[in-house]
Amino acid sequence: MGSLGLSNYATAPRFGMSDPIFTGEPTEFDVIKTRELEKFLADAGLYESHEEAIRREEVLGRLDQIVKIWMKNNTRTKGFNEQLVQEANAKIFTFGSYRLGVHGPGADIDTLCVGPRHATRDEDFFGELYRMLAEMPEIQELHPVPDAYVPVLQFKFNEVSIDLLYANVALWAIPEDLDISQDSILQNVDEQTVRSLNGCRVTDQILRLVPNIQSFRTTLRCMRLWAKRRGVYSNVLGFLGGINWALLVARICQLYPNALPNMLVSRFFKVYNLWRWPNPVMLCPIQDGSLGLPVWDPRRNFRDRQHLMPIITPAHPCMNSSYNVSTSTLRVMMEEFQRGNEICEVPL
Ligand SMILES: Nc1ncnc2c1ncn2[C@@H]1O[C@H](COP(=O)(O)OP(=O)(O)OP(=O)(O)O)[C@@H](O)[C@H]1O
Ligand SMILES: [Mg+2]
Repeated sequence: MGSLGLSNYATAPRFGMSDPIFTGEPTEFDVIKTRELEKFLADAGLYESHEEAIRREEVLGRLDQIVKIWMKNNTRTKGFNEQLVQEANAKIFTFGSYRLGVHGPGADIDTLCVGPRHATRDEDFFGELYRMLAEMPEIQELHPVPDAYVPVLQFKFNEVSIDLLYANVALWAIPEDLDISQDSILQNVDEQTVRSLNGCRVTDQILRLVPNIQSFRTTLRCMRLWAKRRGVYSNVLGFLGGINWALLVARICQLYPNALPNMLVSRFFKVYNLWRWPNPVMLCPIQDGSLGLPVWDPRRNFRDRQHLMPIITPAHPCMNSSYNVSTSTLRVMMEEFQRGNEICEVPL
């Protein structure tokens, strides 16, 4: 008996903080309903054209070339030896809705440039790289925001909107296959770099922690459309933004690992209609880490105890992504979950 139990445990992967609620396989009905849902999302204009997708890839490729040229010139100008000039490199990563694969036509691309220790944010990124970009005819509407909580360069590249962050990591050279999901990348860097790396690290973790990426994407597209139509998609207004909806959907995917999007949408409403906030939604346990970075911890931090609807990011240092939620916006969202649940419970 014991060994049987153990082997079952070993073969059934567990996603997240608890056992799944339901592991049943989808029925023929689910397959048909999910196909209908996908058609509905496509008819709502949620998917970009093939041409637009290619244009985005070209823009990202060009941006990667530009930061590489910038870093070579930067390293040479600073008088580093020829070996360092040869190895000089910077690299573009993507995150946000584009990286998650749920962006719509015309959406912006959240990008991160990772550069070596000698290329500073203020002088090199907001100085030299900014000037390089400003001289390029294909770059329009270039706005540096160096004093933001997460400093960013915003611009349009051949009509594609880009948010470009900078991570100044403690390495002399950036290898092309750099893995920024290792916590060691956070060692000896400034706060802005920790924050700038966070978006990519969180996005990568979400994709790792969901049992089926395709089902996650379709369900998230549906919930984003629903939230926008119901007026509850906005971080600044105290509702939830892209990252929060992604985390909520990812948790439902973990609880129903084999379900198709038609079922995941109705379970989304069922689970969150019953959820007892401020119990946190988490995709994995919060690790303290060895770097001394503050993590979300309501037992220790008074401020964290005030959060009404904690939705915790899954990469170290774990934080609450929905600190903007207020009593009134929470009430509106709970009413919306209830409404969604009632609609989904109507027999078809
Ligand atoms: N409150 C937050 N807490 C933690 N990370 C955040 C927060 N806001 C934004 N981010 C990070 O920045 C990324 C981009 O944010 P953004 O608001 O552009 O969302 P998005 O998922 O790209 O959706 P959208 O399509 O609306 O742009 C998020 O995916 C997340 O990684
Ligand atoms: Mg975005």
